[in-house]
Formats: sequence, C-alpha cells, structure tokens
Amino acid sequence: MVSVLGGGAFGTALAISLAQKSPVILWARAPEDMAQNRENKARLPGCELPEAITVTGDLALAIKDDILLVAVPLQSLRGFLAGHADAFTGKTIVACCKGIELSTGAGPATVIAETIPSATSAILTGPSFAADIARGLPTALTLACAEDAAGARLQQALTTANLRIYRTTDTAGAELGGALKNVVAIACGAAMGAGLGESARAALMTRGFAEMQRFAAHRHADPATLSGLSGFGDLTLTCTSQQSRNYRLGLALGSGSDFDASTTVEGAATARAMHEVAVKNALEMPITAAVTGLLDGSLDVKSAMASLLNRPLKEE
Ligand SMILES: NC(=O)C1=CN([C@@H]2O[C@H](COP(=O)(O)OP(=O)(O)OC[C@H]3O[C@@H](n4cnc5c(N)ncnc54)[C@H](OP(=O)(O)O)[C@@H]3O)[C@@H](O)[C@H]2O)C=CC1
Ligand SMILES: O=C(CO)COP(=O)(O)O
Repeated sequence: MVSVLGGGAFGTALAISLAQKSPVILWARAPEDMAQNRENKARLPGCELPEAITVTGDLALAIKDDILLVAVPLQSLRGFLAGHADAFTGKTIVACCKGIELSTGAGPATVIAETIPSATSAILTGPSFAADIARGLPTALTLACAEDAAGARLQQALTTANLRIYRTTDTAGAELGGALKNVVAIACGAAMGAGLGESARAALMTRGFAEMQRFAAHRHADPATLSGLSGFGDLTLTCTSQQSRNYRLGLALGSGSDFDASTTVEGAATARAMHEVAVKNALEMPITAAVTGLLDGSLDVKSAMASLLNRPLKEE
C-alpha cells in the first residue's frame, strides 16, 4: 500500500489519483477539517476525497506502508525526515517536491540520501497541476530512482488511469529540472506582468532553459533528462499558466500587485540557492541573478530586463 505524507494540494491530488487503484493513507499535520468534510478546502477545494482514502494525523500509522510519497515543500523536507528518522529507516521514500535547499544547495534525492541513508530514495516530478490530477485529467510524470529495479516497481505502483509515469535513473537531472523551471517561471511571470510581451517570455524560456542545462551539466546530470518531462515539459507548463504559483508571483512582481506571502512558491528559495551556487562556481546564470534581484528588491523589472539585454553579444 502507498501512503502520502503531506496534506497540501499535491499530496491530496496524488492520493485521490492513487485511490483509484487501492486504499491510500493521507497524512496531514492538521487533518481534522479534511477528515470531517472529505475535501481539502484550504489547499485543493472542490475535489471530493474518495472513500479509499484514510485521512490521518497519526504518522506512525502512515509510515507503516512500504511506499511513502512525501509531499511537503522542499525547504521543509530535511527537517521533516530527520524528525522521524527512526520510523523512516529502510523505507522507500518518494519525494514529491521541487526545489534546491537554501542551506546546502541539495535537491530532494540528496536530502533523502543524507537524512535516511538506509532508505530507497526516488523523486516524482514533471508537468502536473494538482487540480488537473485530482480532476482525473491526463498527466505524464517522471519517476527518478537511481536503482532501476526499485524505479520499475514504483513506476507500476504509482501509475493510474490518468497518471502515466515514465522512469529514469538520473535523479540529479530530474530534481534539477523540476527545481530550476520554477525560477524561470518567476522571470516569465514578471515579464508578462510588466507588459513586456510574449516574445520576451519566449526568449526567457529559451535562455532560461540554457541556464538549466548549464547548471545541470555542472552537477553531472544527463542533458537528455532536462529535455524530458521533468525539465522542458515542466518549464513549458509553469511558464505559460496562471495556475502556477511561481508564475503568479512573477506576475505580481512585474505588475506591482500584492501576493499572498503564505503561498508555497518553491522558486523563490531555489533562485537564491542557485544564485549562490552559480556565483561560487562561476556559472553564467543571468536570469537566475535577475530573479534573485527582483525577489530581494534590489532590481525592478525594467532594470532586470536591461541587465539581460545589455550583456555582451554572443553565439547561441
Ligand atoms: N500544487 C501543485 O500543483 C504541485 C506541487 N508540486 C510540489 O509539491 C510540493 C508541495 O506543494 P503543494 O502541496 O502544492 O503545497 P501546499 O502549499 O498546497 O501544501 C504544503 C503542505 O505541506 C505541509 N507542510 C509544510 N511544512 C511541513 C512540515 N514541516 N511538516 C509537515 N507538513 C508540512 C503543509 O501543512 P499545513 O497545511 O499544516 O501548513 C501543507 O499541507 C512542492 O514542492 C511543489 O513544488 C509538484 C507538482 C504540482
Ligand atoms: O510544479 C508545478 C507544475 O508542474 C506546480 O507549479 P507551481 O508550484 O508554480 O504552482
């Protein structure tokens, strides 16, 4: 059986999809409202929880299962796993989060390996809005697991009628694609919010993808992974849809409107983390630098765009 740990939008959507096949435990740290109303009104309104889902706040009950999907934000992942390290010993842990840790520069697969070395670690990533999955719309994701046999088992276990899962052993590539596309989505949102137009967005997506490939090469990821669902696929979705919170943060920055600071926006911390790694390693990441400047208030969109346009001319 599969348990989903984390009662946010994505965890709830995955539980709803998996419940088509077998019973699922959905653990949340505040489960009461969801358990009572059979709906995650706060994070995924309008999606009824099927009977096959048991909502619980009892982590010991949820961790009894073999396959544990962990859907908490990346910056909380290490603390969450370390806080229950004994219970996670020897389990199969699939991180369902996207980002790079601010304190270490590590992605989710590395965080699992460092905190629970006895676990089999994997990542589930790719272009998918929680609401689409929960509504049963067709979605394709990437399951990355360094151990191919374990990856194949997870691929079978997690595929549902509407969730088609591809697999790879390149965990570094999969985690970087999912993390870095959020930074580019903030840049694209900012350009659109400031009225710079769709041609500017296409340029940012393309040159942002070049930054993603550069960063991934630095981490010895397979370039082919970046061209797949977890990289190019998710970049396309996130940079073009107002369903994306990263894109919406960018829109707010670009248009000078308010944004609810309690929203989960993985790209904000990831931009800062990437920028730090890039500076330390002399990696050329101008869009990431511009997004970091927008986020810390040291740049406005006009000067951020000027900083990109005024760089020395180069070959593509
Ligand atoms: N939403 C989407 O469409 C998709 C999201 N993702 C990824 O999924 C991950 C989670 O995002 P999402 O579900 O959307 O976010 P939400 O903001 O909807 O929910 C985050 C959840 O994480 C819980 N949480 C936060 N910190 C902790 C902690 N320390 N211990 C336990 N639980 C914690 C929150 O609990 P509480 O409610 O109690 O605060 C909340 O239930 C992100 O990395 C995101 O990039 C991936 C694909 C699609
Ligand atoms: O990762 C996602 C889509 O694949 C969700 O995007 P946001 O976190 O920007 O909402």
